[in-house]
Amino acid sequence: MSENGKILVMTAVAVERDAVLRGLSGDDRFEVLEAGVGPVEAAVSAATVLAQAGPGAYRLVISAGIAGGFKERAEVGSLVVSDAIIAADLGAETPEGFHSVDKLGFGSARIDVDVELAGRLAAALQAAGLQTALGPVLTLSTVTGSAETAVELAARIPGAAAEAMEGFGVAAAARRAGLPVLELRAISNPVGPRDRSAWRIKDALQALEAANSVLREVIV
Ligand SMILES: O=C(O)c1cccc(C(=O)CC[C@H]2O[C@@H](n3cnc4c(=O)[nH]cnc43)[C@H](O)[C@@H]2O)c1
Repeated sequence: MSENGKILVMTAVAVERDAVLRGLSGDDRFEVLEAGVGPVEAAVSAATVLAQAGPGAYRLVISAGIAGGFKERAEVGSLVVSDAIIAADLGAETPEGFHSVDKLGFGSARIDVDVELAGRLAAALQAAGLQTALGPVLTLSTVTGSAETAVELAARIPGAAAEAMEGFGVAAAARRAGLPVLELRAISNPVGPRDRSAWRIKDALQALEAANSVLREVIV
């Protein structure tokens, strides 16, 4: 990764942006913006910022925020660093089950991340005492709301650690700009039956803040 240019961090909502900013403690190598909820808002926001800034303004793009964690992969309050970003509902339902765009022959639902940085960040978070998984982070337009869907996703995407709604959009914009990407998520709820009252948003935002204070040490 080049040492020139800033690191663009995109969150969905303002409270996530503020948690990231607290963790970064005014580090001016980072720019943190609120992109909106869902892959479309995230992609449009990130692509607009990158296009308006022009080549060389940024060197890395990060999608950050809270997320659902898959059973036995990421507990509430823990962190997930992506080793791949997967658009898990981009495809078609068929009598044989879900077919991704890869299988349909229309591109790929997977965007690779900067694996060296992802590994280094996950190791640094663990070394700082923060429970962290390294694995695929899924992007869905619809939050999973049943145990059946959670099981189907986990079976279809081996190692799936978390699901959120923006990563693939941010990653697609970064890829278009020729920039590496990473996704960093703090787990607010288990992926599965919907129980909004059980979401631990405050705990997840605290974990997100702590993770970003480690992130700034990891980025050289
Ligand atoms: O209500 C609040 O106080 C609040 C504070 C921060 C964020 C929110 C959101 O609802 C943001 C939506 C955001 O959360 C991600 N997310 C969280 N859990 C899941 C999940 O299980 N499946 C998919 N996405 C999830 C998602 O990226 C949304 O952007 C509310």
